[in-house]
Amino acid sequence: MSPSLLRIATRKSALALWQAEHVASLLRAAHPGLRVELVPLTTRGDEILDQPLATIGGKGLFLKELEVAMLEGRADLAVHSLKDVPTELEAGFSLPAILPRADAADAFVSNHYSDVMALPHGARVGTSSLRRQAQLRAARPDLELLDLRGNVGTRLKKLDDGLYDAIILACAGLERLGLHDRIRSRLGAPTWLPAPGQAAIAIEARADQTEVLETLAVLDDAETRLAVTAERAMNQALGGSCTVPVGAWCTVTERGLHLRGMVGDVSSGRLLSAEAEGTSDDAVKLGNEVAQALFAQGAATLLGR
Ligand SMILES: NCc1[nH]cc(CCC(=O)O)c1CC(=O)O
Repeated sequence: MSPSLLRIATRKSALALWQAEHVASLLRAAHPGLRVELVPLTTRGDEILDQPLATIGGKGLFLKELEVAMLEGRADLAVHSLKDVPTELEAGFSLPAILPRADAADAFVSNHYSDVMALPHGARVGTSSLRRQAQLRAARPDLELLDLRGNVGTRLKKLDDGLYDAIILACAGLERLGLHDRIRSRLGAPTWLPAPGQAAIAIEARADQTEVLETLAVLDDAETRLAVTAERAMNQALGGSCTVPVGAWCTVTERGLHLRGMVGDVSSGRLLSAEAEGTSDDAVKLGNEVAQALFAQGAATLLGR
C-alpha cells in the first residue's frame, strides 16, 4: 500500500528548510492526495559552530539525528545536500532519489572585489572548506585564508561585518535562498572544481520501507545520479570525506561520462588533477580510474596517507 502521509526530517537552516519544502512540493505534485509534512531537527553539525568541520571530523555530522528520527518512526525520509552525505551511507538506509542538479559552481562573494584575481595582496578570504582553501592557495599564494563556519546567512553577515574581504560559497545554495545577486563571479570547471555531489539534493529513506522508496523514486534524475555516482566513487577510492581537499566534476553527454578530479594541498597550494571518459553503464569504474590516476601522481602524500 502506498503511504498517505510522508514526514520529511530536515535540518533547520534556511537552506535545509528550502530544500525540504522543495521536495515536499515535488512529492505533492507527483502524488495527488499525498500529505507531506516537515519534521525540523537539530544535528551535531549545526550545534558545533566554533570549530572547522575538518577538525570535528566524524562522517555524517549532519545526518545522524535525521536517521535516528527515521529509525524511531518519527519521520519517513530525510532531505540532504548530497555533498554533506558520506560516500558510505549508514547501514539500513538508501538514497531512492537524487534530484536534477543545480549550478555546481562555487561562488566568489565580496562587497568590494569582482573575483579571486582582483583581490589585493594578502586579502582575507573566509572558507573552512579545505578544497576551497587549496584552490585559493594555488591561484593566489599571498591570500590570508580564514576559517568561516555557520549557515549561509551567518557567513554573509560576517562578510558584511567586514571580517573578510571575500568568502566562497556554493552558487546552488545562494540561488535557492534567492541570493543570486551576491555572486560576484562563478568559480567553475575545469579550473576550479566543486565538491563531489555539490548542487544535488538527495532523498534518504530506510532501505526496508519498500512502499516509501517507490513513492520517492519518481523524483530521481538518472543523469544526475550517474554524474554524482562517478564523483562519489572517486572520492571514496581516495578515502575521501567532506574533510579532505578533493574536488570532482562529472558531465554526462550522449557520448558518455567525463570525470575530472582534483586533490589539493592547503599549505603548499599544490593541485593534482586527472580526467577520464567512460560509458554510462559503469560510473563507479570511471571514478576509480580517475582516483588511480591521482594516486599515480602522488595523491596519497597530499591526503596524508
Ligand atoms: N556545507 C554546507 C552546504 N551544503 C550544501 C551547500 C550548498 C548547496 C549544495 O551544494 O547543494 C552548502 C553551503 C555552501 O557550501 O555554500
